[in-house]
Amino acid sequence: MTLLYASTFTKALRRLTANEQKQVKIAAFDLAQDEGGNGLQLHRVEAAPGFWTARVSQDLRLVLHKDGARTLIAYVDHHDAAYRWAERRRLIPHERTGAMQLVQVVERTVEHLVYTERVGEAAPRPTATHRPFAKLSDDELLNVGVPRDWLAAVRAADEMSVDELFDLLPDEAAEALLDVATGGRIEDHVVVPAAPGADPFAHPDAQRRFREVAGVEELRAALDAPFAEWAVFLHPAQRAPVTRDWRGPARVSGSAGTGKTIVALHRAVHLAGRAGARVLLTTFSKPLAAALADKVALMTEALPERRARLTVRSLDQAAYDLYAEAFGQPSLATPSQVRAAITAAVAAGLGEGHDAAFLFEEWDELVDAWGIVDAAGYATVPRLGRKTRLGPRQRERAWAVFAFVRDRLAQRGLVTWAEIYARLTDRLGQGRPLPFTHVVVDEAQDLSVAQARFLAAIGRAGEADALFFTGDLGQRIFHLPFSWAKLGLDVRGRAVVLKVCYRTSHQIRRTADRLLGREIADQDGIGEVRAGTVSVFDGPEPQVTLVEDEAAERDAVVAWLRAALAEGVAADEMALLVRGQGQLSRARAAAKAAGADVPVLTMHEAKGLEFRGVAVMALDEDVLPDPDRLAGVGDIADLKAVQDTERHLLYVAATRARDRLLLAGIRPGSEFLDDLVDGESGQDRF
Ligand SMILES: Nc1ncnc2c1ncn2[C@@H]1O[C@H](COP(=O)(O)OP(=O)(O)OP(=O)(O)O)[C@@H](O)[C@H]1O
Repeated sequence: MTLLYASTFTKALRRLTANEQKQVKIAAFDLAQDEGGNGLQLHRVEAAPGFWTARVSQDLRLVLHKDGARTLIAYVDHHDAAYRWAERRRLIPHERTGAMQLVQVVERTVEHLVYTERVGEAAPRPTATHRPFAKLSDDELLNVGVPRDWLAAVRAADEMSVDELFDLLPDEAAEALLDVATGGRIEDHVVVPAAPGADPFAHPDAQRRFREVAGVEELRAALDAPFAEWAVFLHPAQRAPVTRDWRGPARVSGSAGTGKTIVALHRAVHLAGRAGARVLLTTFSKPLAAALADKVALMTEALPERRARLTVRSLDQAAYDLYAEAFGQPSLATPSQVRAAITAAVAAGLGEGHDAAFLFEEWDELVDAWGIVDAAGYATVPRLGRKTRLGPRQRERAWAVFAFVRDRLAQRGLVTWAEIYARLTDRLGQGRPLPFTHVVVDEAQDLSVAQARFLAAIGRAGEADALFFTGDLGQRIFHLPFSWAKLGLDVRGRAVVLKVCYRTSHQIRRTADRLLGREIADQDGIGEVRAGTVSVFDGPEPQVTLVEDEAAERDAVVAWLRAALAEGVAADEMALLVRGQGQLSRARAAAKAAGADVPVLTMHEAKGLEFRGVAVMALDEDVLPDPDRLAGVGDIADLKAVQDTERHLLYVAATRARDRLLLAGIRPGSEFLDDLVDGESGQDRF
């Protein structure tokens, strides 16, 4: 007998009180030990073949589906609601795709259902009804997993009811239809059918909603974290790159909230299942690494062997530790020490014809990043990513400055981050082994050149699938773009794009997407098509508020915070985000005036995080893009790239919000807001 549980069960579980959840878990453990459920009081649900209820307490019932070989824990609720739920369900393999589905019985048309649920709302229904699926054939609908019973109802559905389909249809069908409703093509969503005779529960679409219980420990771990659906139910597009045997470095990308971090976590845990593996799961900052470590702990609670094979660290921390072990503790040079050295060199008359801003960038992006140690190296290095061409004389003059900087740092015993990576890279080149067989990198769009070179060396030295990256080019906020392939990180043919957004409501995602193009290509020409991304839930439209002064902005944010608090959103489930340190006081003042302990963060700090509600403040004309950053661009040809990273920052900030987003600033406001509001300003639109 096999025991499984469904995502409908874990979702239902988290709606119960803590005490009720405890009782349900005890019943579920009993089932795991006695899969027939013989010890529980079982009652057949007459109207639904195969469905049974099992008594948890006087009032609570588990809904099970039993077919002799398998018991599925499908749902849990109070007595009457549990029966009602079961009476409206069928568990059947889809006739076309072969994936097992829990299909809801069609009782009313979608249109009617939506109407009854929305009748109390102020928004009037449009008079002319547009039915986005009316022309789709049976075959087209069946191919994407729409159950036959639902064909007519789907074709009758109007535009306003599209989001309701998510609650009514299997996910694969709902996602396809949502994309079609927003201009996508149904043929892009055809589900690969199962082989004849295959187990319907083994289909990738079935695995996103049903999970076989491998043991009581695994069940305990899953039920202790019923909020962590991501730990169990992966989308087929997420699962495929996790389990695949890659023949080289692979990269998974996708818009914000499409579960890239989740994929990185699962990939790392998957690799740690191999005997002898030593896996480094890494990202760019310590706080994000700590968040990854928490999630790894949750996923490996019942897998101590895998846990032991997995290390989670920020990339800098991992490199620092490796360096310290190989060469002793480094003394790190700060960027301001480097700037001071460059200024001193210029003051001493070196670097004629170049200004300090240009020289700092050249040092940072090229000389230091590539580990160039002498004039000959600088004369011949390909200036990848640098737009301005330099003649031999100009290079000579610039090198005089860099030689000065190198001497000064060396005299003081200081090393830069890039030097740390460069020495580790050389060491790998000399055949010294690394303590890791695999490295999984999240937020990979923000790798520096030196980091990418180091990782490329790991790729060359290790197994074919030693490297796995997740990231989003649209969220690159720290570095200017450069070619990965030229550094030896070639992900061509192994790049995957995720298209289902789990974090952000349809309305917020659609608004934020206006900041970016339909497709973003990296320096190697690998395109990431962002169009066709769908969100799995609906929410209020984001609000843009431009006002006269800071006081008015504060009032607007206070009102927004109070409204959210009144609706039961906790203070720590929201965040106030600003462009930089200089605007933090504005956000703090708003939090204080609202009397709410709301986290206040810069946009950079918010990277990788998520909140139910986000207010992005101080979106003023002279704040975003940051005028100091633009003024500091040494190479005028880099201006567009720097402007892009500022644009990405707003995209990152806006997409931290789950369902409430306020964008506030002082009139006339950041130029990027125009793109969000009217959706027309030179950028490709969705
Ligand atoms: N298969 C899944 N089932 C349920 N929830 C999921 C799934 N995949 C991701 N999520 C949830 O979606 C949210 C976003 O996921 P994640 O942080 O991995 O996205 P991301 O693509 O890395 O986002 P960003 O680019 O903004 O960092 C998280 O709350 C995560 O738990």
